[in-house]
Amino acid sequence: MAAPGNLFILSAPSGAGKSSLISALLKQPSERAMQVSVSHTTRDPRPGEINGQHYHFVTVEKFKQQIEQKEFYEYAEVFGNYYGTSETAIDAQLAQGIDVFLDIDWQGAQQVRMKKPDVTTIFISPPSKQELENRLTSRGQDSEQVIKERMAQAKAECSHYQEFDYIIVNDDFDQALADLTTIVNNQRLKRSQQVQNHQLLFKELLAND
Ligand SMILES: Nc1ncnc2c1ncn2[C@@H]1O[C@H](COP(=O)(O)OP(=O)(O)OP(=O)(O)O)[C@@H](O)[C@H]1O
Ligand SMILES: Nc1nc2c(ncn2[C@@H]2O[C@H](COP(=O)(O)O)[C@@H](O)[C@H]2O)c(=O)[nH]1
Repeated sequence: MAAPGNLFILSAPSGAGKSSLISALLKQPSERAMQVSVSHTTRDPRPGEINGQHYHFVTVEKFKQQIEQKEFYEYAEVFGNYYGTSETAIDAQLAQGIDVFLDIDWQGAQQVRMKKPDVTTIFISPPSKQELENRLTSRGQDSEQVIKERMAQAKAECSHYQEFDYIIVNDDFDQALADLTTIVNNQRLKRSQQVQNHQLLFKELLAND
């Protein structure tokens, strides 16, 4: 039986480039299937965002019901809205051997670490505060007020960088993508994974002739 999928978390201040990096990674050829988790959120969709693809957009009432029914692997309040990861969706993907990527904040990362200590956690850092602000502005999807709030929150997110297994500074995008690919491949090459993926090989190598 093949090994279950690996779980990866990418956290960063808003605008550092998590979604861009995950989206580029998923377009690369890979020997294992990879999927990004689609979170539930109570925030309004941005122009061009599609329900079920970028997020599952739900009301606060529905989200609170889902919390009560323990549907979330983790959830948090970020920038005044709720965001959460569905437990059943993640479990099903991992059981199928799919590598799953969570684009979540530091609060969610802490909750997942408690439940799944073998999760690989990656902090994506912007190259500077100024560049972070430039990216939020040039993305063109948030008002000046929202960008101000996100810049104010960036320090809180960055203050948790030491809790992560890896740090990628997303300055040159291609280099950051190469770094992310290296981390994913490292995880796949761990002994525990390789032994499960190559059971027949090791049986043959150790068999008496
Ligand atoms: N290395 C880079 N150099 C220049 N621009 C970048 C780089 N990486 C990402 N960007 C741009 O920065 C903007 C923010 O990126 P992205 O939306 O991926 O950030 P995010 O961390 O996922 O944000 P959020 O947490 O708000 O979802 C986008 O316009 C993206 O194209
Ligand atoms: N704890 C969680 N955080 C999440 C989840 N989905 C997204 N996020 C984080 O929220 C902010 C803002 O996202 P945006 O799409 O409104 O720009 C960002 O830091 C995401 O990482 C989640 O399911 N749980």
